Amino acid sequence: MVTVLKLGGSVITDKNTPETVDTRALAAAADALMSVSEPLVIVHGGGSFGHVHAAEHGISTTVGTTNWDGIYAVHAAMKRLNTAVLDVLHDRSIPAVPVHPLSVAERDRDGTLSLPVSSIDRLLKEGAVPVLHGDVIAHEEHGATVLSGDEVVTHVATGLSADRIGICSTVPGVLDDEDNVIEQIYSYDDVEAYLGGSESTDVSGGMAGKVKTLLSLGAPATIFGPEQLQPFLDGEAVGTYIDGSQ
Ligand SMILES: Nc1ncnc2c1ncn2[C@@H]1O[C@H](COP(=O)(O)OP(=O)(O)OP(=O)(O)O)[C@@H](O)[C@H]1O
Ligand SMILES: C=C(C)CCOP(=O)(O)O
Repeated sequence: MVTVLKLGGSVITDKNTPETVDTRALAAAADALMSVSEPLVIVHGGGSFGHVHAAEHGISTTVGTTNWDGIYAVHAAMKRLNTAVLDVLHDRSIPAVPVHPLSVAERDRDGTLSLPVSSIDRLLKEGAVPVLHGDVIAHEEHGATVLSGDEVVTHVATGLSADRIGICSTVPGVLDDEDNVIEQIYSYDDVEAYLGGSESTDVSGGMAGKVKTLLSLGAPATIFGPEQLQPFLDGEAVGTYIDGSQ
């Protein structure tokens, strides 16, 4: 019973202040994770770390660069956030280990992602909690482009045949035009009118990018807010259920 969980950058950082961890929100999420005894992969987003540097250097999920100083600036920021997450997990004796996508993932000329999961699978079997993150990765003939945490979730979840996939963002789910949580999404067209980017600097498309990525997953996933993290981990149905495989 493998769970892949994304902690949104909008949850664990103050997305309006560059390179600022939301220590209270991160601690609350880590407290909830202490209850997990089954195999767990954590992925975190960029928040005020990766997105700010990626925007500064003009890098997005589709627009690449060969400015390796800029690429390193984005990756280094993501590693600083990753270390902050790992420290908080280790404070709670959660056996977290970092896995950096830049070291293993790539996109081909058409943008197709390859992200091998055998080392993640082995870490899980040995009892560790791999902690991946959105990153910059090599992209054939484009230098490097941004890999969103949502793409990491879909690829790792597919590769590991994960049983549960959760995306904890700052909102309680995907909202309609009256701010009600949409309970189920099966097609992008049905909800496109409600979807926007992020309110803060974000190079991976905010909620619109998230829904599009999750619909391509081929398995159900759930988007929910920080208050629903514990209920999600307890197996309850929360937030917005997204399934593009229907
Ligand atoms: N219909 C919608 N429902 C909910 N949120 C929406 C909607 N349209 C746009 N948004 C925005 O999308 C944001 C969530 O996307 P965002 O990419 O910021 O989340 P995240 O994955 O938690 O953060 P990060 O990308 O840094 O990891 C919300 O905070 C909100 O501002
Ligand atoms: C901006 C970078 C490097 C990571 C983006 O990941 P996301 O916050 O999950 O979209």
